[in-house]
Amino acid sequence: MDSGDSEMVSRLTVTLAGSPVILSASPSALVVEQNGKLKAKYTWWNVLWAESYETRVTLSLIEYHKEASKLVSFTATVSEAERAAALLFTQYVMENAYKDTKPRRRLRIFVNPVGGKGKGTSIYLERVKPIFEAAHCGIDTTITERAHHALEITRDMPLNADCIVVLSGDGLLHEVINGLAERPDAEEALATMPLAPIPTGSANGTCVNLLGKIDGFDVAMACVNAIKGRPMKLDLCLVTQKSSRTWSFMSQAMGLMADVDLGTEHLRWMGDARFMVGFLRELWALKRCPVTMEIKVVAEDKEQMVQQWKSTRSSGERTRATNGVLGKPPSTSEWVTLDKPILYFYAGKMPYVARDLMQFPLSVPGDGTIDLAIQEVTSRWTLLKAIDGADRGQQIYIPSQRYYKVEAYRVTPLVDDANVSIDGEKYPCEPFEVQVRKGMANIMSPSGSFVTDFSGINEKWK
Ligand SMILES: Nc1ncnc2c1ncn2[C@@H]1O[C@H](COP(=O)(O)OP(=O)(O)OP(=O)(O)O)[C@@H](O)[C@H]1O
Repeated sequence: MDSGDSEMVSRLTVTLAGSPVILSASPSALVVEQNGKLKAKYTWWNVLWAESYETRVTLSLIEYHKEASKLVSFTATVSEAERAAALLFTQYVMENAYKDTKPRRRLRIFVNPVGGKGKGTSIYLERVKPIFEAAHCGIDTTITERAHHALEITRDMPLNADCIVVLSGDGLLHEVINGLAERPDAEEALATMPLAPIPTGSANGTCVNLLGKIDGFDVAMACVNAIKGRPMKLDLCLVTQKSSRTWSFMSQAMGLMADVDLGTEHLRWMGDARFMVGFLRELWALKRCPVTMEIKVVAEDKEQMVQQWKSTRSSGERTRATNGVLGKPPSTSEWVTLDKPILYFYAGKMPYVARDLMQFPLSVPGDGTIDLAIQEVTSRWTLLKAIDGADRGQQIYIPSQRYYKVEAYRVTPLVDDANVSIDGEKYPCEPFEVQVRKGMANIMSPSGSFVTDFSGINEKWK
């Protein structure tokens, strides 16, 4: 035994590939040293498993890389005399690795084989499943066979998992949420089955919001979120059309931005580069968005909203739903009709809609309002100039872009063939009304908040 008492061993010498290696538990990480040199350091978040059996010690860890983190598992040995110490050491490692959560989550997994570049199945088999197995999670997996397959299953399945893992872009998440919301026990299903997305789609907007711009496409880090993340409240938007009700967790759009998304589905093979191609094409066309809109406004002064956002962030108001922006509970406002010609409207519940577009920088989880950006008719040059900084939410400062917090809005299309995008999925071009329902769903999150680098400073649109 290198140190510690009978209850806790925080340092252990093992033999790995014939050489002695020292494993030690620091307050923030598991440290690996060899020949007096630091070999590796794994934050506790990235430690998946530690166990000892007789003289063998097995560790499974996620090695963080900016490009793509990866699973590392190894088995080392200890001497007979160190067996008891090895057991205590691995127990101590597990206590640190799972401080706020229970290990061995039961995961109900859905894989979209056609999302994004169409690599969902191989990513699942080669990268995701080994990580869940290394963390000793229970897994029950469906590779979807068609659109709406996941919706049909989630509508009826038993609620016996700790988390629903979705390998796809945002489209399959939309299906799963709608499946849960259609159940007779929808409230319980949405409250007790948090979602955990793994990025194998094109935009992967939800993952970018949960893990940030750098790690948002990192499959291994998204797996760790499924294994250890904590549920964070999400508002849902109820979208009512004459023929149907749909639940939207992320966004609704018409006009230029809907055309960028829905008009580039045949370019899925490009990954998220497809959105830039679509944007340049729509910029060239610069069509007006044929709608009339009515909104119920909660806040509309950009500067005040930015200040409110800053104070919400700094007060650490995180996993709990907040009381509405500017301290006002919603449901007091009147309907206001918007009459200026517009290029698009984009409404949403999360800051990023893609890695290079933080459309709703002022969005905070569970605030009970919808962020609504309305781009009035403007020049191609203005929109082109807005590309630089759009990944940091800077486009909200374009003077002709209105930004509202609303509790509800109504849209009446003036044509019958325009794109209506709900969570990136195509819906009928019919009038619709959107209302927000606070904190109805849950999503796993490492931090309890959206991860963004919005500065709250207007860098160029004075
Ligand atoms: N097996 C399947 N065959 C055909 N379509 C499917 C299947 N499974 C799911 N779908 C549909 O695939 C569509 C696209 O899914 P997804 O959102 O995962 O990918 P994406 O659009 O490339 O990514 P993103 O939404 O991040 O841009 C969804 O409409 C979903 O309903």
